[in-house]
Amino acid sequence: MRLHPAVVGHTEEALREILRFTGPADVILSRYFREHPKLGPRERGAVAEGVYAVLRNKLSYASFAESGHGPAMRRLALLGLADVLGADALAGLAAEESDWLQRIAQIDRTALPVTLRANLPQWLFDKLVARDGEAAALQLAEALNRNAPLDLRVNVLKAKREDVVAELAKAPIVAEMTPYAPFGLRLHKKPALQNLPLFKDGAIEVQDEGSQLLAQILGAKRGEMVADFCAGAGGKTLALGAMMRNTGRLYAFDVSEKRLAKLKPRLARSGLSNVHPVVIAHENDAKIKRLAAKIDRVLVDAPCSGLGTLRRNPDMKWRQTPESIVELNAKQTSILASAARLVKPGGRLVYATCSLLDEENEAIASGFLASHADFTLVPMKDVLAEQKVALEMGDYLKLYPHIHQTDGFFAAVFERKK
Ligand SMILES: C[S@@+](CC[C@H](N)C(=O)[O-])C[C@H]1O[C@@H](n2cnc3c(N)ncnc32)[C@H](O)[C@@H]1O
Repeated sequence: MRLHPAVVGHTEEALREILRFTGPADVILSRYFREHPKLGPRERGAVAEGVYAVLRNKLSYASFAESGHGPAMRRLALLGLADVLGADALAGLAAEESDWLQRIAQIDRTALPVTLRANLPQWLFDKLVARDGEAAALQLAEALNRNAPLDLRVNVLKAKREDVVAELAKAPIVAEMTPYAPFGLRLHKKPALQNLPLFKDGAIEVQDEGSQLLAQILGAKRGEMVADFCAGAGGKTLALGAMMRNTGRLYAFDVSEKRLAKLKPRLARSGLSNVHPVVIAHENDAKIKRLAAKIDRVLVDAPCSGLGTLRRNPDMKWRQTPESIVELNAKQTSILASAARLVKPGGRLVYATCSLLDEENEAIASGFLASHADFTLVPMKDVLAEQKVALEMGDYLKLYPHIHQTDGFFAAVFERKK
């Protein structure tokens, strides 16, 4: 069925705002939809898909849009919509626009210059090529430009993974077990989950398999004192609380009251009562100092460039710059140093990011070790063996979409000497 002709115009208008990169694309798009309440769900879905296609493929589309007719932003909108929905679904096009789209469809995209195929900003692609070589960098870039599957985590307090698979099948939703995370499920389609009893009762949460693994490697146990230092809306907090079987004490710190507030309804669904959300002013807040050397396990899911999550947030690649990475590095070093003070002798500290860059990952981890003689690195292969996770790693956890089908993640585990 063809889409309403207004979809192209709305995609063009939304892009005009989003491509100014004054804020996150999802926030600007939600605002756009609030300002245009007459757009139906199908049209909204189409506009969103068109916008995200443009964000993913901005460089190659800009080169295609050098030909064509009408405003440049309309050409980008047409390219995005035609790619994800098919040119036949678009209504209200001028004859020359349809002809142009047909000509574009005949381009062999595998023959484009690598930078256009990668669709990454030059500084970022150059960094990845320098580290991984051109072929591997391109594979990574292409995987980052695809849609992510929908992963769920089963809340072990409420259900078993096999039972959830059977329950979802009745919906009918096909789910398979994730290969590495012990409580994960992967869906190939993206059904609405909010109204399923499984979701409302807290038996499932949406969480990428890689994110589940970051919580897993902290190894939190029953009865322990645990801190999630950068808890945000609590994706990992919820996984940690369930690993602790709702015992012990789990602090969820964050500087953002707004993000922590989003944890509340998720906590209510989850059935967890061992979580204590605490808003802090900064990483050296007095509330942190009071807990010095008292915590068994501390997770630092640090603020980062988010470049590992481009499958979901493709605008991040255009919003980050080499300068923003340097600023993040200072923050990451400072947060990790402060969080380390919480750790008991013999306790563990995990530094994690959803970044792909060495500067935010290995460099922060090795800088920490160099300045903290009382901590040692626990090789990731040992941690994964302890947790019975079937992944081959060296010293660090490094997950990639083209290899592990997860978002890009990094983690290092440290132990405080006794
Ligand atoms: C990667 S996000 C956390 C995502 C979250 N752990 C999850 O799994 O959903 C990083 C978080 O760090 C928080 N943050 C930024 N600066 C901080 C600081 N100085 N101390 C603690 N948290 C901070 C941000 O507000 C953000 O929520």
